[in-house]
Amino acid sequence: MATRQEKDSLGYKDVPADAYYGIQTARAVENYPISGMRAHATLIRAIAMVKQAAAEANLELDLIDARVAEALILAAKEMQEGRWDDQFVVDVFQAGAGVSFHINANEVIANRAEELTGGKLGEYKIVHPNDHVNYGQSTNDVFPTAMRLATLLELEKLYPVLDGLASAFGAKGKEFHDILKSGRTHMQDAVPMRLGQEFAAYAGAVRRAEKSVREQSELLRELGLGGSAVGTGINTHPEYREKAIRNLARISGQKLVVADDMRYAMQSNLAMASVSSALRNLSLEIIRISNDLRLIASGPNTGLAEINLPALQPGSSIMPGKINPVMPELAAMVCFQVIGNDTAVAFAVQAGQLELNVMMPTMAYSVLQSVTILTNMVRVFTEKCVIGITANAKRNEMYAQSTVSLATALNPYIGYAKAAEIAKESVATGRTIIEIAREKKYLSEEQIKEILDPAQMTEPRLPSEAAKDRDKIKLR
Ligand SMILES: O=C(O)C[C@H](O)C(=O)O
Repeated sequence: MATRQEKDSLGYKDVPADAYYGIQTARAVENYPISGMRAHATLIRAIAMVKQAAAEANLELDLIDARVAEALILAAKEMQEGRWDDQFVVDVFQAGAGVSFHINANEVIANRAEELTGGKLGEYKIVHPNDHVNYGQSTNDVFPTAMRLATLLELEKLYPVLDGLASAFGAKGKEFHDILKSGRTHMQDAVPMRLGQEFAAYAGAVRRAEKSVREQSELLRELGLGGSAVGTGINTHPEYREKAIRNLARISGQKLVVADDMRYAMQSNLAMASVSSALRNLSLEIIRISNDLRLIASGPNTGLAEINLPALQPGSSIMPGKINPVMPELAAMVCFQVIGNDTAVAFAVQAGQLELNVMMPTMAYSVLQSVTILTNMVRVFTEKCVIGITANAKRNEMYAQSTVSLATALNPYIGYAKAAEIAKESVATGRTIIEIAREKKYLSEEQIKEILDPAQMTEPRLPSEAAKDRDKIKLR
């Protein structure tokens, strides 16, 4: 492999001749051969936006040469388009507050700008990674800014798919309105309800969890860009931070504000912990719902078999004709990963010391991965599973008619004790509640039909005349 030699404060080192990154990135590649995973594309896009915003602010303030600034801006724009993604070669697991990722960005922009201004890769005669690309900046302010912006940008992809999932559950709620089933609590027969009510509630849970992610992500908009080292703003123009963040808001299309306390913006990663925990809570809800789907779709012959999930692939390598609930299984596993990521984020967030939290690379990796895998999973889960769910009306009807808790509807008329006797007899004999209630003759046939109609039990109702005047009922 052809190489060029570069020099930094530690000495000389060979770098691949055609690399846009430089010597410090090459050192980091050797130091961190950990996972083989590279920076998230949205983090690259975000840091490129930060570099463009900074170069524009420094140009407006007449702090860097216009020719250099224009080349930096062009290189940063190319980076936002993904043109230099393959030059981000440092492992996601790296030490030191994201310095290596930051320097990787600085070196690529410097080399590309050097090329654009007529120089050669690795020369740094016209554009220098530290003196120009990093003018008035530090990893202390650039990395947290890029991480927060990347998270906001990536979340923009999650919201529409969550809306899609909630709408799909809402549509099933309407479609299944007329299907009566047995409710279950403690995994035992409970009173009848509508299958549509179950699905409408799933829609509500997804909507609330999404709202919470949106609310918790608001803290990400408060940025410390311009704080340079330690939040002091050393080596920056007094007007730089306002200009840089205004530029960044314009470039990214996000609402962003200058943090009113630069020290807070650097010490604390409450914003990352907040959004990560909201993603965990969303995951808890998706796991719960996907488990319910697996349960009520169990069967076809030996399970509950209330609903059918679309058949996506043969389920078994040995058992012919078996179809498995692959989408809910996938959904649960993705959510387990998000919960694990949140645990890593929690450890990283509490590990800040004094002026800085050096554990940011793991926060960025974990939160961005969580958002990406949730987005991709929710999309396929909705499209390939939820939208295609069908109901087994007869099976549900049978459960609605046979649940022992039908007896609950008798309470206001004959009292809990007598209703319990009927329920016990039904369990012991296998006969239905309605049959035994008829036999007991506490109520007229007309009353029994009305009171034990499962459809009447799914909403609150005004007490009937008979219920209001229990003396009219003959209790033996
Ligand atoms: O890279 C920098 O600008 C600063 C670094 O993160 C440090 O605080 O040592």
